[in-house]
Amino acid sequence: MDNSLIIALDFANGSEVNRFLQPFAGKELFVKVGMELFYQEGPSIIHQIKEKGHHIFLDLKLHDIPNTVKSAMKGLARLECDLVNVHAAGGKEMMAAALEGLEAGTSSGRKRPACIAVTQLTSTSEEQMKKEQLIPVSLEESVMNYALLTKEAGLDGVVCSAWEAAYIRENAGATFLTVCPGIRMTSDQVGDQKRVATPEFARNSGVSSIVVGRSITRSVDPVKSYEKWMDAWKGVRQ
Ligand SMILES: O=C(O)c1cc(=O)[nH]c(=O)n1[C@@H]1O[C@H](COP(=O)(O)O)[C@@H](O)[C@H]1O
Repeated sequence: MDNSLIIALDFANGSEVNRFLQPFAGKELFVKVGMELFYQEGPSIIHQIKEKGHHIFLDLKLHDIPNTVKSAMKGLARLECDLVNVHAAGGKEMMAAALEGLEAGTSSGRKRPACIAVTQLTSTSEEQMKKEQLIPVSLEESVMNYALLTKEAGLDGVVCSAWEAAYIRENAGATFLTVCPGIRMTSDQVGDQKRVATPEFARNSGVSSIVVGRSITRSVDPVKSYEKWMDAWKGVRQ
């Protein structure tokens, strides 16, 4: 899972996904299924994508009382995705419960899906965090606080912006995953994202994996665009 470029399949339905994936036939991709797609298509979309041989990050950002999250994760584990997530704001007890659920739902002999926690969404600015969430510390400190809670709960890593990844790596260790959305080429539209960074910056910051959505999925030639993104992301790693 390390060093992956994860494509966010933010599509309205399975037909749009099939249309997008068709030209990638024969390639092994790492894709993300989020709430837009999963709420429409349900578990069958996961089976369909797995049949095509792709790895899946099931991004449902669970955030509820520990018992509910535990039971939900038990069910989600049966879908045999590679990666799932929760909101760190749900607390340490909830995160530990998520892990328990995943372990309980993973069939014997199989590896449980990796589980990461969203710290501060990449669409949140420091100003907004202070004003709306009433968190008086810097955004970086808030993200670090969530990252350490996530680690203490036993999870595998966090979702954060590339700007916080190096600090997290330093404090939580190199094996703790930093999965970073909000990645843009300098020529791309930023849209609703606030904490954006280029793939080169992400790579140089030691980010584990990047998540790229609209820059690839809404481009005129998604395969060409994906290859351009892979070059930018892998560049100096090879
Ligand atoms: O958990 C996520 O994947 C996520 C967390 C976060 O803080 N920010 C964020 O953008 N995401 C997801 O990452 C993807 C980013 O898509 P683009 O902005 O189109 O590249 C979307 O599917 C978001 O749901």
